[in-house]
Parts: sequence; C-alpha cells; structure tokens
Amino acid sequence: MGAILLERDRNGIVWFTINRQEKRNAINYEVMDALQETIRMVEKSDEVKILVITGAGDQAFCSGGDLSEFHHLHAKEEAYHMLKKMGTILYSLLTVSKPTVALINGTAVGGGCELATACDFRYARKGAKVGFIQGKLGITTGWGGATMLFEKLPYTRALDILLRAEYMSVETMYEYGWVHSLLSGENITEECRKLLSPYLAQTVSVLRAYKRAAVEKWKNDEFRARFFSEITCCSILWESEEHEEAVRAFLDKS
Ligand SMILES: CC[C@H](C(=O)O)C(=O)SCCNC(=O)CCNC(=O)[C@H](O)C(C)(C)COP(=O)(O)OP(=O)(O)OC[C@H]1O[C@@H](n2cnc3c(N)ncnc32)[C@H](O)[C@@H]1OP(=O)(O)O
Repeated sequence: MGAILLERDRNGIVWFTINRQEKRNAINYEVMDALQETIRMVEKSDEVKILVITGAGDQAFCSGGDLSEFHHLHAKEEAYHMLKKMGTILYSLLTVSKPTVALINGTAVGGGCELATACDFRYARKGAKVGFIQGKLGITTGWGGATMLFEKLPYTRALDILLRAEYMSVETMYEYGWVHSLLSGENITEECRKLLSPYLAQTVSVLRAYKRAAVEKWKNDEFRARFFSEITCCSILWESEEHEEAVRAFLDKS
C-alpha cells in the first residue's frame, strides 16, 4: 500500500489520507511529494470544492517528520533543504484557493500540528492529543507552524502553546480556538461530511473567491519572509546537541 490514499467523492471533496500507521503517519519525502501534487490538483480543478487531510487508523493523525528518515540530516544546510521543501508545501496549503480541513483522527505531533495549522478548519476526535513538542527536541517548529499559529490564534494563546511544548487535549485546543469542532468519534468521516455540507452547497467559484480574499494577506513578501526565517531558525537549532540527543533517544527506544 502507498504512503497516501487519495479519494475524490461525488460531492467535490478530496480526501487525502497519510497511510503510514506503522510510523503513526509520519511524513517522509513520499508523503511530501504526494501532498504537493494533491494541492496543485485541488488548486487547478473546477470540480473540487474542499480538501480534507487526515491520517489512517485511529491512533495518530500525523507524528510529524519521519525521524527514521530525517535523523541522518545533521548540518543546518541539510536540514534546511528538507524543512524548506515541506515549508513550501505547507505555504501552498495555507494559501490554496479552496477550503481545507485537518480531520484529526488521533494524536498530532510536531510537524503534524503544523500540517493541521496550515488548514482552514480543524475537526478533532474527542480524546485526541496535540503536541507542538518541538521545543522538547531542542528545536522550534520547522515547517512554518509558529508563523501560521500567530496568524490564526490570539498572541498569548499561540505563544503559550509553543513555549510549553507539551501534549494538550483537543478539548483544551478547542477552548484555545485551534480546534473548531469536537467529533464524537463514532464515524468521524460522516461527522466531517455533515459539517462541510453547508459549504458544499456553494459553487466552486464562490468557494474559490472567498478563499482568495481570505489568504490575500499572506501573499506578500513580508509574510513569506517571516514564514521562511522561522525555517532558517529551526535549521540552525537542528545542529544542537539537545536535538541530536533527543532524536537519538527516540530512535534508540524504537
Ligand atoms: C522534522 C521536523 C518537524 C518539525 O517540527 O518541523 C517535526 O515534526 S519534529 C517532531 C517529530 N516527531 C516526533 O518527535 C514524534 C515521535 N513519535 C512519538 O512521540 C510517538 O510515536 C507518538 C506519540 C506519535 C505515538 O506514540 P505510540 O506509543 O502510540 O507509538 P510508538 O511511539 O510506539 O510508535 C509506533 C511506531 O511508530 C514509529 N514512529 C512514531 N512516530 C514516528 C516518527 N515521527 N518518525 C519515525 N517513526 C515514528 C515508532 O518508532 C514506532 O516504530 P516501531 O518500529 O514499532 O518501534
């Protein structure tokens, strides 16, 4: 089975599922390339109305970067190449001219939280956990997550989430305004469909026009400079002993 599953339903929803349960849906280069391709298709299509991104299984939405693949990146230049690749993809997700949803089916960690933050809406299964835990690894968000968080949440909420670098419940993240709907979990796909049905009643042109208006403020050099300087900062911290040690500890336990 491939690293992703892609389904286009008759209502105009594209469902992108990270299909790497054995690694808690960690993101590797194969997932990155597939996500980039899907965002391009969604942008160009006159039939697609909404993009939903989720994870396979019920344990994890996404566990962030694939540490078994990325642990061999040591120098900041090597790290920057990978971080910039995924950062550029998340920037295109942030600014795609169709509504996007992160359907958080389970734990979201590190870059998995950044992926979800790049989406317009976050619907989460009750009881799931969210961890912007990069700080605990001696790095900061490396795919633009902090810049997007400061755009989408009140300043102190965003700073609190990043500084504590802890797992937080989706219920708390709902109070913080990061999660928009808490799902019972019986059938989260159907619950997601129901939440999206009012949007699906509009034409593609209307959805595209409103999304273009919404993201115009992020299509400028000043925002992009902030977004990519965050990535540079992460690449510098990537070389730290704390980060090397944290990754080693994780891989040794596996
Ligand atoms: C690249 C930078 C990026 C950024 O911020 O820009 C980041 O994402 S940094 C953060 C990277 N992610 C992590 O540190 C999360 C690591 N994973 C975990 O903490 C846990 O696996 C968790 C909480 C996601 C799930 O815990 P659970 O107990 O349910 O599962 P296991 O830990 O036993 O893991 C099962 C299996 O999956 C492998 N795994 C999980 N996460 C990753 C990962 N991110 N990369 C590679 N492999 C991962 C884990 O090694 C286990 O494999 P096994 O062979 O069965 O031992």
